[in-house]
Amino acid sequence: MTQTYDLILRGGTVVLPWGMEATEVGVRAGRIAAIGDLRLATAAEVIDCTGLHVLPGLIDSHVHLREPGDPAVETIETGTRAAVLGGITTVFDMPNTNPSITNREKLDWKRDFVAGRAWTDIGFYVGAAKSNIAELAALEAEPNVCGVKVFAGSSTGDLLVEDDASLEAVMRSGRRRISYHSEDEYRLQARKGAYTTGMPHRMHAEWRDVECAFLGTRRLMAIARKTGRPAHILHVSTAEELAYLKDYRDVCTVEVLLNHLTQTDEAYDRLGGYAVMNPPIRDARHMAAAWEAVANGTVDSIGSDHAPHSRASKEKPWPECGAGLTGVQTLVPVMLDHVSAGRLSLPRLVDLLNAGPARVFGLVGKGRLAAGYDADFTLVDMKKTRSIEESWIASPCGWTPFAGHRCTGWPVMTIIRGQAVMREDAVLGAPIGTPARFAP
Ligand SMILES: O=C1C[C@@H](C(=O)O)NC(=O)N1
Repeated sequence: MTQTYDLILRGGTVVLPWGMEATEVGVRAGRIAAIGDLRLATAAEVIDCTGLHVLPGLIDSHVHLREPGDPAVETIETGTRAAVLGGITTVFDMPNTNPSITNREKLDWKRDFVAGRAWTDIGFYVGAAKSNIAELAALEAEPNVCGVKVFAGSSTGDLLVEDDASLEAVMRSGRRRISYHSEDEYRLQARKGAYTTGMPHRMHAEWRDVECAFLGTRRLMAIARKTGRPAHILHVSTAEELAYLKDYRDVCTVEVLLNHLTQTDEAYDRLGGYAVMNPPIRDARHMAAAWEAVANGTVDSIGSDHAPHSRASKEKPWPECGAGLTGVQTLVPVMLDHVSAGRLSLPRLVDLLNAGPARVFGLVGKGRLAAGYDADFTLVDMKKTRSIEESWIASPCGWTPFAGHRCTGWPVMTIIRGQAVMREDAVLGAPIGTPARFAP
């Protein structure tokens, strides 16, 4: 009997969990139905993937879509539009909005709000505050909540939980999905007075220094050992933390960022405020350690920490300029360029941008190119060379720290649950993104 599918991806090299294979993928009702030789099958639509690699839909597990907040900078619609243009099929949205997402009412608002506005599927972070610790366990268990975000060091927004007792209470409230911004707030505040307006932007990395990050992470690991609860340490940025965390793999998972893998402190001279983020871009020794950690398995996921700020804010003198860089649209092209340069393999990249975040956060129905999983795909052309231009950036803030960055390897098509939502720079159809689901 002839098998029929809604969609067949034909002629590409498919990145499967066990490696790359020239094979075909059949999709039915939004899910992967078959992988193999489908020449005898029929389909409503066949996409010719000749010359392309077929990747499972890539996940950016660290984005700030800023809604509610400042639509002139970013919205759920524009940020997820940027994501699909950059080959991303699912994003996890951070809670440090204005106001922050810290209770059920605000979470429910956001979950309802994304319908008809999100181009990607979307997981929701809930923010920890000293006032909502008792509610966190219930919020973390919500099926569309990817996790709880804890700012143990202050950054953009009003969320902060910095003392040991509160951090321990937060950690005890969660089962698996608590993520930490790890910088030591006491050291941050103690050193603040030494810096004055108008100092060079590179002072950002001196203020928020290696010890600041290391002390934050050491504090969290001590609490994780004491409580036996796991901690996802976001944007680990120093060689010292990465070496230390190797001995804590039983209680931690680790994220590194695109920027820390790609930019060093020379960026402050070139980009000024457009290089300022928390934790900061550091010198080449730390970048080398981040790559070593990608290679030796210490790293579980890579995120962009897409954090738009207005040009007016970025052009203020340091330290008043906003801290945070756009990245959801450039994550895949820049990482593909790293693949082309031989810094990691395509299957390892897929592990870090698909299987890894799915494993860390307990994402349901995604995280594997296998039968039964959602038919989310990122089609990439590894031969395509193209420069990132600001005119391509969909976020209303309109800038990228990678302007002019030349990439070999580019996402040419984004497919979500069997529907093409981006092809060659064109966003297609309507925003079909739905709340992602997470294991309790
Ligand atoms: O922790 C953060 C927050 C983010 C933002 O702007 O929201 N920007 C950053 O650079 N780091």
